[in-house]
Amino acid sequence: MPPILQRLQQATKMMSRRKILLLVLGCSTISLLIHQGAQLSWYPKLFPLSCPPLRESPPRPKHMTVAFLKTHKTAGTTVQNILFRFAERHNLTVALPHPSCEHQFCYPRNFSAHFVHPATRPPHVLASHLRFNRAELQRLMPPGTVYVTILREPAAMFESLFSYYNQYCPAFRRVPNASLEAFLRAPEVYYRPGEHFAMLAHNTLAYDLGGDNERSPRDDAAYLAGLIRQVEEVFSLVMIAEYFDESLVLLRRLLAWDLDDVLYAKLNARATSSRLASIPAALARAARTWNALDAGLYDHFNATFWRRVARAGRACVEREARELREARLRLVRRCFGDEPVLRPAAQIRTKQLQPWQPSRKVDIMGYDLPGGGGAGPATEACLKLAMPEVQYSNYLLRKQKRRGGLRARPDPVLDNPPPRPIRALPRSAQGT
Ligand SMILES: Nc1ncnc2c1ncn2[C@@H]1O[C@H](COP(=O)(O)OS(=O)(=O)O)[C@@H](OP(=O)(O)O)[C@H]1O
Repeated sequence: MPPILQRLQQATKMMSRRKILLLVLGCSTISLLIHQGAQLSWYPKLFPLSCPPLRESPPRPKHMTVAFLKTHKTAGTTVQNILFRFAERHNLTVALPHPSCEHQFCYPRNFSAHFVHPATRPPHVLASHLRFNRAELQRLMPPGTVYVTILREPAAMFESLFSYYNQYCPAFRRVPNASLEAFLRAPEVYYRPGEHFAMLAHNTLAYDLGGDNERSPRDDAAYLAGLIRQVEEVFSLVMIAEYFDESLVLLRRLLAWDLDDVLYAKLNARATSSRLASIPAALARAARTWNALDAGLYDHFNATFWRRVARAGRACVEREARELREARLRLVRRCFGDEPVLRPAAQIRTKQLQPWQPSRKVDIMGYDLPGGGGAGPATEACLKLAMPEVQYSNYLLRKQKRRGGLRARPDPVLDNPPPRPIRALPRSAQGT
């Protein structure tokens, strides 16, 4: 063979050996990356695959002052219950409404520090319904208080509002056959701005956050942008009801709480027979159009929520959310039996666990203690886990009044008392 050809053959052999070597090297690198992803992530800052350490050294103490803006029909009662139980375990004071405000801080009026029962001041925790008023809350809560709130997808939220407040909200009561579809086909036929409880039928999230629920982002985009800015200035975390467990992971990391501190039982859920199995796409679109301000708020804060999850490490948040789900299931089973079932109020023997029912047309579900429960710290903890808002608020107020030595004194009279709030309506006034 001519020397030139021999050299060519050798070169080809070398090439293929090099190729094989390169191929082997490439494969091992990829396999190493897959197996050691956490250590070898290409974007460790943006997408860390392992949880960044929560326990700083020295460990950050648990944050003890929290104001939770409890928006309507957004899983707020479940969050409130987590906060109430945390407050009790850590001997903290919970701000509670004056009795003439019932269980809400005189909603729908703008919040005022005067609505807070004196036996519950100065508070560490606040978690009852109110219409946000920044100046008054800052007057009440200690400096350094962390503000959090929760939003829910507007179509699902509106379906829940429409069903729950059907007998209270005049705009809903006017609709023939209590038809959500009929309302959303022509809301202006039934809705009167400014009338009693109108805010529960139009952009309720915007109203609860202190905004003007009659503005439309279509006519006035700057208004929505301004409202978003105000919310971002005050609230350290806006949770999202659809991602409840992920929200709680972010909450507990923000507050340096343990995972055990955010275990919960789902509260205030409607029975499946009282809800639409699914919301048809056209109805969901109509609900979002009618509540365009809420839709704008939700879309914005849903996007910022996921950016925050990415910053914390998506895999880490998902792993903690999984741990939370497992731990909460164990707790719920320990408390309410191996097959814990949500029951309608009529089937709950423990009176303290019977949830308030808005009307005979809607069933709000709750838990019961097996065998009606006995005495003891475990039963007490289980009782609190499933205790509805009304009973828990009453219980905490009694306890805090006792602690302040106020048992004998009558409640002070509130100047300019508010109209009767929703949950104070007598049974007979509720529709059939
Ligand atoms: N953990 C969790 N995750 C997701 N969704 C949850 C959760 N807990 C409560 N819920 C649902 O929230 C609705 C009740 O909301 P609220 O407690 O805020 O209502 S209220 O305004 O205090 O009456 C109510 O929604 P509807 O059942 O659609 O009415 C509950 O089912």
